[in-house]
Amino acid sequence: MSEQPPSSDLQRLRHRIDGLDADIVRLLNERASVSVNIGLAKSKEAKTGRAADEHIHRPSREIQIYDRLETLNHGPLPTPAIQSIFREIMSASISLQREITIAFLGPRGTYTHQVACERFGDSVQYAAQETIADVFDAVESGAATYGVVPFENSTFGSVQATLDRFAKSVGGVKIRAEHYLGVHHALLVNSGTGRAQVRKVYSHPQGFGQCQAYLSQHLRGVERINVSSTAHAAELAAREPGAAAICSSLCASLYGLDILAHNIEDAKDNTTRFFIIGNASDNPSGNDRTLLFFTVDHRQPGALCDALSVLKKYGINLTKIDSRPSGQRPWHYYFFIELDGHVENEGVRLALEGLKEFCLDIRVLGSYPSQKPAAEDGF
Ligand SMILES: O=C(O)C(=O)C[C@]1(C(=O)O)C=C[C@@H](O)C=C1
Repeated sequence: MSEQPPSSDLQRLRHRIDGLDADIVRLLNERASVSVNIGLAKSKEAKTGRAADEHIHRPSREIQIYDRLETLNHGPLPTPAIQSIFREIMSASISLQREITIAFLGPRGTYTHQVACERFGDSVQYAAQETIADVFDAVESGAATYGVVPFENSTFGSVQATLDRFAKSVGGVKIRAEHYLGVHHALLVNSGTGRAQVRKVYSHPQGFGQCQAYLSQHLRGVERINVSSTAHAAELAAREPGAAAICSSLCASLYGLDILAHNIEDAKDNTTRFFIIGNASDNPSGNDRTLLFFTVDHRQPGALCDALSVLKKYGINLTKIDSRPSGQRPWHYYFFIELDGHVENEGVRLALEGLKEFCLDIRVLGSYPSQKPAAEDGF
């Protein structure tokens, strides 16, 4: 590099960029040192060694930071660009505080994997799991610090494996954050395979459920095989001539497949909501939701209605209700409800106390900052 003073405009501008880069690196390291001290302060505050792990990722604090960036930013960089740069800054910041591992429904290329990367960036460890239950197991056993699981889809509804595993979770897995992802499916095949040659299609039940119109129009009568994830579907299809997979288009390069059709989902605004799980929920952010499940005495007429009326009494808004067979005996159900507020909010706490009176069993699965997409206020 020449040490001579810059002569042309281009050289002068590059010289200026070099100076700014030096400032950015210095400031990034200054920020990283503060973050290391935050990590030390958290460990000091934590009662047990385990609790220190649980509080490294702070969704409520991250929301404050992202919101503040939006206010601070006056361009020309668009706010989403600034926010994704900060995603990586916070990822590196987290990994300086402690090495953390994120378990996700694998293999690589699932929508859950995309959410894990969007959420935690490049500086943390990832551990692909074969099933949703394995993600829970990894978090419960401490093999992973946090886990990412799909919860519900805007077209096909709740992910049953996630609800069922939540109900079985005795180890106290708690939801820390929610994350919405727009989901666009592709039909992937081995090179040279046309639609007429497709003999079987692999996907996750949610993948099939979200692409029913395409399947009945273009692949009527073709065998459908449910597998544990959409990326596993791609893995399997890649081994078999005449097989196809419904999965993310990202799987084409990951598993050496061709894309036969893009955007085959029934609804163009098809969206899946995911949960980040850990061993504890975060503190209230001021705009939170809580998920819980309970059972009532079905022999009692109006038992569910009585239970829900407690929430009305305390002015608690319900945002979702679902039920699953409890597995304890036939026709006995777990009711899952999601409501506005955090378990540490006084109103929610009192409402849950009241609700207990009408339930045989009740378990809070966690409170988390609401990230409902702004454009979808009507749902
Ligand atoms: O504020 C904290 O608790 C931090 O750990 C710092 C920090 C950051 O880099 O700003 C890092 C990770 C958290 O998820 C949120 C914020």
